[in-house]
Amino acid sequence: MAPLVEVKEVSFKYGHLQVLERVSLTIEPGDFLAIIGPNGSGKSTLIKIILGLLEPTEGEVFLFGQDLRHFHDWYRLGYVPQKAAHMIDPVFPLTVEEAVSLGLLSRKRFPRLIGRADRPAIKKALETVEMAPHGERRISELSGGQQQRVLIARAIVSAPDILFLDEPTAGVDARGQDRFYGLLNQLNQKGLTIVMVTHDISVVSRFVTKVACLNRRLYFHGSHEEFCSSPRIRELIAGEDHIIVHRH
Ligand SMILES: Nc1ncnc2c1ncn2[C@@H]1O[C@H](COP(=O)(O)OP(=O)(O)OP(=O)(O)O)[C@@H](O)[C@H]1O
Repeated sequence: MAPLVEVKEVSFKYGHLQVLERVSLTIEPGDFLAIIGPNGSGKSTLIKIILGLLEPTEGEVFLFGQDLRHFHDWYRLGYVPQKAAHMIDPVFPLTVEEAVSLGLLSRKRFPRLIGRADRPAIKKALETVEMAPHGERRISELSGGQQQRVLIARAIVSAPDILFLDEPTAGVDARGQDRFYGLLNQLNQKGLTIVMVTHDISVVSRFVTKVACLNRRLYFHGSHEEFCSSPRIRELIAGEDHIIVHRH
């Protein structure tokens, strides 16, 4: 099967700051890919380039075989941005259902109205993340873990082919994290391709099928087994010159 995403020799600069250098990466159907790397290594930038939010300085990106510059089917890519849960405004009275319905806008043409016909998709997304009983609650009243599951529902309500998550468990307690990763694992088992930026190496060992180590350049991209057995990776984890371990 053709790759869902092909990143070819992509470089990116913010002004004079070189953030990515000739990164090439493919994402295949069914992958659960972890992108790991230290602070400021370009992980979020790479995801934003794939999502068309930033334009590469050099190189090309293909989505579902199509050049990103001509791609329009954005509903096929779900995205949970970094620190999204922290952006939930405790004053703005958005309910869980309303928050999830916003994820349908990318499928709609003008005028972008959410109507009765959208209710089944919203209900299904909330059931998937086990938040259906909380549909009418204000999102600001929920725990960090519950909010994060609502953000997943918002990202999957348009039935995307790939889900991108940027540091999804920041601010979620250990129990919430286990449940959250269990949910991602279930979604991946059902065929959803997942790309997750994380510094949590324990997650890498439990759930993911592929690993990419980024620090401006791509140091490693391979299967989870190759990642675990690679002497180079063991050296990098053990050594002073950490390319993997991430500190906040
Ligand atoms: N809008 C911006 N303008 C200028 N520099 C930026 C901007 N956004 C990010 N950077 C810089 O680009 C580099 C890469 O940032 P990026 O957010 O992609 O890294 P990251 O690996 O996701 O980091 P973290 O793990 O800390 O979130 C960093 O040095 C960052 O300071």
